[in-house]
Amino acid sequence: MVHQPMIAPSILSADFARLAEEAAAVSGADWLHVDVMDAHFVPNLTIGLPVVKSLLRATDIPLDCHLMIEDPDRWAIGYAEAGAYNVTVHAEAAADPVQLAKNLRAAGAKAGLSLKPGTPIEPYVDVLKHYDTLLVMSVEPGFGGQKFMADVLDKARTARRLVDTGHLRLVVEIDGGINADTIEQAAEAGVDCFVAGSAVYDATDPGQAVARLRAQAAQASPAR
Ligand SMILES: O=C(CO)[C@H](O)[C@H](O)COP(=O)(O)O
Ligand SMILES: [Fe+2]
Repeated sequence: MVHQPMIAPSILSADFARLAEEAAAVSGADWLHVDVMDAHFVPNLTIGLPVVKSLLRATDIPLDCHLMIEDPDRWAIGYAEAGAYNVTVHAEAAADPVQLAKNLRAAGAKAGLSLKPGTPIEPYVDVLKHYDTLLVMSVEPGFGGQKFMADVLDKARTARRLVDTGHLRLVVEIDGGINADTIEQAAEAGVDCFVAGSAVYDATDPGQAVARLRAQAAQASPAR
């Protein structure tokens, strides 16, 4: 069976003063990735719930909110209640990730768990049974435009195996440094969904960049 990869452009690399237009420029994308940073969990500050609420009114693309924040047990629920499609929290920041996933799902969102490059997957396998998405970070979270860390692909392969053998049921997503030079190795490792910020929004035609990345990933994805 031909696998249809998903592409999630990250608006971290978009023009924040023109977010509605920047979303429209990638109307063929599967998800729109929104990086929420609090200057505590990561050394950078971006946007929060008010901007996400505005974006929800401005686009029909499902929002994939990546919360790089402290105390997600308290703050993540607001994004789910607002209507974000997928709300991802960091395993390193969540106090009770199982309860948090239950709360996100009860509020109508998909629940995502993200692992920083140095965080192994093995201690989280049971926790991940409660999640719909695993976000494998392929850069240290905090900034766009960083170099892809190929070492994390072993983690993606492990996740793929756990899904293919029926131990987990989730979307394997990768975030950081994904571009025309790196997407194929991530696809070969079994990734389902590819976040791309600078590779999409630094392109002359962001919509075409999405289509090209998807075609490259489809070529390289193992049949499943
Ligand atoms: O979560 C992130 C950084 O913490 C971003 O989603 C990610 O870095 C996307 O940007 P790029 O594709 O340019 O690496
Ligand atoms: Fe992200």
